[in-house]
This record gives sequence, C-alpha cells and structure tokens, in this order.
Amino acid sequence: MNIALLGYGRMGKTIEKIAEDRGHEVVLKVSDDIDNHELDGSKIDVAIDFSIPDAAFKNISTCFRNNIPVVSGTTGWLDNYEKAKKICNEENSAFIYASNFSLGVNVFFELNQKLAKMMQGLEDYSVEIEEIHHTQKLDAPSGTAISLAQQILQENSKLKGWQLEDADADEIPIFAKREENVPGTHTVTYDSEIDKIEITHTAKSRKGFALGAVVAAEYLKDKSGIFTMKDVLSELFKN
Ligand SMILES: NC(=O)C1=CN([C@@H]2O[C@H](COP(=O)(O)OP(=O)(O)OC[C@H]3O[C@@H](n4cnc5c(N)ncnc54)[C@H](O)[C@@H]3O)[C@@H](O)[C@H]2O)C=CC1
Ligand SMILES: O=C(O)C1=N[C@H](C(=O)O)C[C@H](O)C1
Repeated sequence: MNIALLGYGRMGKTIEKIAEDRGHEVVLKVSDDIDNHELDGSKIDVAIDFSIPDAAFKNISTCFRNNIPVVSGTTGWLDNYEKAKKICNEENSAFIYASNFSLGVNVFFELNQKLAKMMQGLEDYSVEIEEIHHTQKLDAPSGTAISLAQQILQENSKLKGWQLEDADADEIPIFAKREENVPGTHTVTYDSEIDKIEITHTAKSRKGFALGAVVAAEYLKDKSGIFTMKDVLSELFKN
C-alpha cells in the first residue's frame, strides 16, 4: 500500500516505521501547507493525518477532493468533523477518524461505556476524567478524554456536558495535566463518601496509536464511506 503521511512529527515517524515493517511504502511526507505538494490519487492508496489542529481539516478535505481516503488521528479540529464527513460523501471517498487508535484504548472505551451504564442510577457517586500528556501537546482536553466524556453523557441523562476543570454539578470535569514524556494516560473516576472506583489506561509508548492507525489504513483501502475504529476492530476479530 502507498501511504501519504500528513504530519511527520512524533506520530508520523512512528507510523512510518510500523507501516514499513508491515510491507507498506511511504510515498509522501507533508509537514507544511498541503497546497505545496502534489497529491496524485493514482499513486497514493491512503493518507494518514497526524498533524496539527489548525491544518487537519484542510489536509483531510484536500485528500477527499483528490480521491484519496483518509485516516485521521489529529485531535482538536472536531468543530469541522461534520463538514469533513459531508465532503467525504460528496467525493465518494473514505474516512476514519479516531481520537485514539490504540487497541487498548478501544477496549478501555468499551469498559468506560459499560461502567457508565452501571453507574448512571447511583446518585451518590460523582464522575470525573483526568488526562496526562507530554508538555508539547497543543490541545486540551485530549481527544480521548472528550470521547470518554461523550460516552458517559450518552448513558447518563442527568449530566448535561463536560467542562475543563471548573465544572457545574451537572457537568463532567476533565482535568488536563502536562508532564514531560508522558505518551498518554486517561483515568475515569467515580467517587462517593464511601468508596472510589477508577479505571485507567496508560500508554507506554506511541506504538499502539501508530499500529492502530496503520491497521485502520489497511481496512480503509478500496472502501468508500465513513467508518470508526469499532468497524476496524470488528473486522479484525470477526473470526
Ligand atoms: N488518535 C490517536 O491515536 C493519536 C492522536 N494524536 C494526535 O496527533 C497529532 C500529532 O501528534 P504528534 O505527532 O505528537 O505531534 P507533532 O507535533 O510531533 O507532529 C505534528 C507535525 O505536523 C507538522 N505540521 C505542521 N503544519 C502542518 C500542515 N499544514 N500539514 C501537515 N503537517 C503539518 C509539524 O511540522 C509536525 O511535524 C496531535 O493532534 C495529537 O493529539 C497523537 C497520538 C495518538
Ligand atoms: O497528543 C498526543 O500525544 C495524544 N493525543 C491523543 C488525544 O488527544 O487523545 C491520543 C493520545 O492520548 C496521545
């Protein structure tokens, strides 16, 4: 498979290594305005975007217009997600966005949803989310923390939204911490006067995110439509 890497930073470089180990070729690396590059849909099977929040939407929509499917892991650009999906459909292209591509986090998402369902009637507990990332991270809260909050909100109609730190009683507070060299740690806590329930996912490196993105790219090649990591994982585990 011929891959274009949109964003060649920490994630782009990790993805390149894993893609090459799996027999793919990186044919284009983009680290600046996508208009400075020739995008030839006949030579690129899929683009993988791990760039910056301000560039993601332009990168993604430009690929769709050049007949190139996109795997997007960039966070902090989701105000434009619905627009990106519309362009994908108009161009009959293919798209997967995930706030977190690691297999472990996707198991953690399942756990979070189940736990939220169990806790929604237990009014003595309050819920909060903490995320810890490296100090270079541009966005807060993390995309993964937002996904976790959205899952809890789906299960609990008494909660109205989420808020970075100073949340009202009917909101989920998300605490974003920045520490040197932390690839990504997420904790969901339910606390009461009597006890505390916590679930945590700790990434030990960026390899899990990168492997998930390459597996998603392999899934997306030759498809059209909008997909999620759930689709990718159900195909992976269908046997
Ligand atoms: N969904 C997931 O599983 C994961 C998502 N991420 C997200 O991926 C993104 C990238 O993370 P890192 O690689 O750690 O950041 P990074 O800062 O190391 O890399 C970003 C790269 O994008 C480049 N860039 C700047 N303008 C660009 C443009 N117009 N087009 C293309 N590239 C451009 C920068 O030069 C830089 O090399 C972040 O939004 C982060 O939150 C990170 C890890 C996992
Ligand atoms: O910026 C990062 O590094 C990460 N970003 C993603 C997020 O915002 O959730 C995923 C992962 O936690 C690493």
